[in-house]
Amino acid sequence: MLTIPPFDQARVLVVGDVMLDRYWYGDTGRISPEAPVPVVRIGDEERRLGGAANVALNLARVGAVTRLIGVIGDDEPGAAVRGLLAGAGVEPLLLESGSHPTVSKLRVMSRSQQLIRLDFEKSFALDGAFERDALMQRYEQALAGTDVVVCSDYGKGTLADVQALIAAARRRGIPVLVDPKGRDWQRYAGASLITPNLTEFEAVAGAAGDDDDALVERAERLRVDLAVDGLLVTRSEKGMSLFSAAGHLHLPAQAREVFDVTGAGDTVIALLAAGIGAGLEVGDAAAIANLGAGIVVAKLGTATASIAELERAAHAMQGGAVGLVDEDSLVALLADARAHGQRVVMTNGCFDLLHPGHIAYLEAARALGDCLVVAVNDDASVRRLKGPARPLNDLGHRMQVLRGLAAVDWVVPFSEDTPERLICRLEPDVLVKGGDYRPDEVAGGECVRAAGGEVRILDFVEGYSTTAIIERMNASGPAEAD
Ligand SMILES: Nc1ncnc2c1ncn2[C@@H]1O[C@H](COP(=O)(O)OP(=O)(O)OP(=O)(O)O)[C@@H](O)[C@H]1O
Ligand SMILES: O=P(O)(O)OC[C@@H](O)[C@H]1O[C@@H](O)[C@@H](O)[C@@H](O)[C@@H]1O
Repeated sequence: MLTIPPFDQARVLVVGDVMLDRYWYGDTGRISPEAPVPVVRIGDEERRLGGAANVALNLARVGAVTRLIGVIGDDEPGAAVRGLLAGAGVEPLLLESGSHPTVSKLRVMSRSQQLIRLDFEKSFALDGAFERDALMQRYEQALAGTDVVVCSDYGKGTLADVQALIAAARRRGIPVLVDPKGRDWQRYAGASLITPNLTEFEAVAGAAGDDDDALVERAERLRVDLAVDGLLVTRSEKGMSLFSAAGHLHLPAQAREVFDVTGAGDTVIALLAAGIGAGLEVGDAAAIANLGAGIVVAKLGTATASIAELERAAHAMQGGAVGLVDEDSLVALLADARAHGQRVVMTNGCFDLLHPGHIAYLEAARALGDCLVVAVNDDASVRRLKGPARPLNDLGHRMQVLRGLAAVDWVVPFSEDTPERLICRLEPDVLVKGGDYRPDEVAGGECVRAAGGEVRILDFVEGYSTTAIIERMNASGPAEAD
């Protein structure tokens, strides 16, 4: 049974290539008259932490005590990195270089696609003995309060002395996880665990193709050559494989939908470190990292997985139904969603026989925010509202069907005639009802407005009704048995 531990026990030091990811978003309505290229009219701009800073962000998101050593320039992107780290709760132990700029990547996005990426960087060698010594000094001081070190190598120059960093931590008995770059992996010899993706692994160990035996054999040889305890090879849609002295373990991919795999490797090493720092066996930490990767690949750009998302994913992996929650769990899940800037939408109903009108309505509701809670009348409450012949489908059945819809995030039952008490407890940002209500008539609406939220009435799509379906079924007589 995989449970998500309290990661706040883990004190993780990330050292590596810090970056700023910038995104410019805009519509593309035409091709340039000057050259066959799309013209993007930029509307929004966004900045996110990238590279080693994204690893740190992923750690902080699950509550690990996180510090980050890296190099930024004395420039505006560097200041943006500092600001984002402060907001994320990462302690920055950054060196500021006068001689090279903060590594930054600008992605021009249109209709959720990257059109081009512009890199602002100079590969650098840490400037002479002074910067190298300063980094080492800062690192050695930080090791005192560290359970796990992560070396996030993007080959930009911060980890020029990675061998010395690994040795210093291992001398103190601190495990070191490395996300490697390039082909010279002797630099990482003596690390505890290396986490290449398959392409990086094959470039060093030789191609294994689809032959899993060849993969195992090459991984084992490399593990011994480098004197590392483990190798975790991430294999995109094939999940990941862990090789250690105890044997090998294959974890299939957990993604429900894949949108953008950028930064999934950062999430993997972050959750692996958080798990090991919290005292998990490496296999369990890898299983949680695999769940986290499945969560972030469904999001745009670099992203993080929260504890609540990991718990849901673990629950689903173990055969539990995703999205079906009790009230207390939902309160915690919504607090987490809000803490991360999500706008919570809620609606309610019986949803006895689902039809296209329901689907259009739920999709329109979901589009008003970032996540949708559907509160469902329990069976006794439906009988009181609609008579003893209803519901046709019991509560469990109705909730299962709803939770399978892409628009629906959480389904929760209620037993009263109206969901007022539940709505007042959950205080959604947007309360949605369908049909011919006035906003001031909607049960629970007052609580929502008093808490700063809004009540929205959506039109029903004409031509669909559960009652009409039941009448048609009755008119057509008893069904033949299959
Ligand atoms: N197409 C996919 N389908 C399902 N899961 C995926 C997919 N791509 C990635 N993942 C998940 O993300 C993990 C890491 O992905 P990948 O092997 O591509 O790492 P990576 O190349 O280091 O990522 P990046 O460099 O973009 O940070 C995989 O082990 C898997 O769990
Ligand atoms: O190594 P190169 O391509 O120069 O830079 C790294 C990028 O490809 C991206 O990598 C991802 O994993 C993330 O770390 C993301 O933040 C970063 O921008």
